[in-house]
Amino acid sequence: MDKKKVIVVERISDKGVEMLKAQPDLEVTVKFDIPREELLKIVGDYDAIIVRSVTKVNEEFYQAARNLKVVGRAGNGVDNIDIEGATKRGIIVVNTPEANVISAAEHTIGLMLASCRNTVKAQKMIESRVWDRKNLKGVELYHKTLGIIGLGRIGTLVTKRMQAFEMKVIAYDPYIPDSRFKRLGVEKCETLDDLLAKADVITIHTPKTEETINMIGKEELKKCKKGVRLVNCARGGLYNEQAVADAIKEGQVASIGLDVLVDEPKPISPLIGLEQCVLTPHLGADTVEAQDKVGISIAQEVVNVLNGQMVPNAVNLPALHPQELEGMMGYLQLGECLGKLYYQMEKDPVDKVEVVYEGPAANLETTLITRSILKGLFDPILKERVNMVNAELAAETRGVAVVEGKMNGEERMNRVSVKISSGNKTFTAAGMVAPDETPHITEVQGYHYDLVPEHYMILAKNDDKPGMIGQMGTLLGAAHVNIANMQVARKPKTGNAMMIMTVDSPVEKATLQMIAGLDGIQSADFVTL
Ligand SMILES: NC(=O)c1ccc[n+]([C@@H]2O[C@H](COP(=O)([O-])OP(=O)(O)OC[C@H]3O[C@@H](n4cnc5c(N)ncnc54)[C@H](O)[C@@H]3O)[C@@H](O)[C@H]2O)c1
Ligand SMILES: O=C(O)CC[C@@H](O)C(=O)O
Repeated sequence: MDKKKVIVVERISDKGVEMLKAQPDLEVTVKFDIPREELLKIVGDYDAIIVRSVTKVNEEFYQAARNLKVVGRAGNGVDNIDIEGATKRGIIVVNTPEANVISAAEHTIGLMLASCRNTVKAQKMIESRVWDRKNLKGVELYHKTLGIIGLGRIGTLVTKRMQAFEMKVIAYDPYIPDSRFKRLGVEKCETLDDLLAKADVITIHTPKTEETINMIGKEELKKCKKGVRLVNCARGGLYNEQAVADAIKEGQVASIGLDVLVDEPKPISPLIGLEQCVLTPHLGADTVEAQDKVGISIAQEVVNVLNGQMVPNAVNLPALHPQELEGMMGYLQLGECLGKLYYQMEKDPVDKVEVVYEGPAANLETTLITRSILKGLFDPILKERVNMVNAELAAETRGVAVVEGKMNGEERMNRVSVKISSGNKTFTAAGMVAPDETPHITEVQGYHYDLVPEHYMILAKNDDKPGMIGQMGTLLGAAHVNIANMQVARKPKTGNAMMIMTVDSPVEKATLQMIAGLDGIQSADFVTL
C-alpha cells in the first residue's frame, strides 16, 4: 500500500516529529520557511500538512492541495485557516486547543506585570548605563479591577491567577452562562461599555472574528478610565493599533502589553517604538512544556485522521470528549452501514432521510451518528469525496432533507432507525450497538434480524417457500463463495422473505444474475459495507 504523505511546514517539537516518523505507513517531510510559491507547487503531493499560525491555508492553497485530507494546526487559534473551504472539500481541520493555554495565560500575566512596572524601559536604561528610578514608577495590581473580554479557556486561567493577586475580576462574554461567572467569582458585565467604564486593566481573550476585529477602537478607548492599561495575548487587531497608539500619546492609555500584532510575521505597527508598549513576537505558546504537548498532540491527531479514526479536536466536526468518543465508535460504524445499504439496493434519488434514536442511543452526540449515516448513504455514489466533515453539506447541496428524532427513556431498547424516502417510496433499516460496541443490523425493509454486518453481504428477497436456502447455497458453492453467516426473516402474511448472507469474498455480477434468476428469488443485491 502507498504510504500517506505528511509535510510539517512550521516548527513543532522534536517529540511531535519523532512520533510522526515512527509511523511505518507515513512518509514525513519536515521543511520550514518554504516560500509560498514553492509550497503551492509541492503541497499537491501531500495527504496532510501541519502548520502553526503563519501559513495561510486559504482558497488558493486548497486549489493547489489536491490530495489534502487533513490540516493539523499545531496550536489553538485557526484564524489562518479557511474552515469553510476545508469543510466543502471534506478536509478535516484539527488543532490542539488545550495544549498551550497555560503558557498563554502565564504570558498574559507576564505582559501585564512588565507593562505595569516599566520593565522593558528599565532594562533599556540600564543597558545604556543609566540608573534613573524617578521615571520608572509603576502601579500595583492589588485591589485593582481587571476586565477580561472573553471568559473562555485562557480568560478563565488568567482570572484564577489574578484573583490570587487579589484583583477584582469582571468580565464581558455574552456567550457563556451566568453559572460560569458565579463559579469563578467574576462579576458579569452585561455590556462591553460596562467593562470599559470599570476596569483598571483590560485583557482580551476572544478569537479573531468579524465581531472582535477592532473591538476596542477610538470610541471604546474614550469610554475607559484615564490611564487604563491594556494587554493582548490573543490575536493582533482585536485592539485597533492606531487608536491605541493615539490614546497612549494622549495619556488616555498608560501602557499596553502585546504578544500579537496585525501584521505578523513582518510587523509594521504604530505601537512599535512607544516606551509604554511591551512587545513580544507571538511567544504565548512558546514554552518547552506547551510545545511538547502541542507537538505530540497534533502528530497523534493527524495520524488518527489518516487512519480513519475520529478525533476529539476536529474543528469542523462537533466537539467530543475522548470518553464520549469511545462510546460512539460502534454507532458510527452502524450508521455508516445503514446508510450504505440504500444506493446498493435502490436506484431512486433520495429526498429525505429521517433518523430516530431510541433508548441509550438518544443520549449520545447523535448529530455525529447522523453524519455517519449520510456518509454511508453517499459513499456508493461519491466515494472518497464524502466524509464525516462534508456529509451534511453533501445532503444539503443535493436537496436531501435530514430530520432527527429522539425517544429517550431507560426502558426503551437501544435502536437507531433510518427511513430514506424517494417520492412516495421508502426504504427502512435499523440497528443497535451491543455493550462490547459491536454494531448489529436489526431490520432491513421491515424484515427483522440480529446480524453483525461484514464487509461483503448478499441481500436476497424471495418467496417464503421450501428450498430457497438450499438453492442459494448450491449456487454460491459452485461459484466458490463461502457463506460466513446467514439469516432469513419473513413477513408471514405476505408470503415474502428476505435472506441476508455475509460472505467471505466479493460476488461477481454473473453469479448475482444467476441468483436473481433462481425460481422464487424476487431480487438479489450484493453490498459492500
Ligand atoms: N498568544 C498566543 O500564543 C496564544 C496561544 C493560545 C491561544 N491564543 C489565542 O487566545 C485567544 C483565546 O483562546 P481560548 O483558548 O481561551 O479560546 P476559547 O474559545 O476558550 O475562549 C474564547 C472566548 O471568547 C468569547 N467570545 C467570542 N466572541 C466574543 C465577543 N464578541 N465578546 C466577548 N467574548 C467573546 C467566547 O464566548 C469564549 O468564551 C484566541 O484568540 C487564541 O487564538 C493565543
Ligand atoms: O505558536 C503558534 O503557532 C501560535 C500559538 C497561538 O497563537 C495559538 O493560537 O495556539
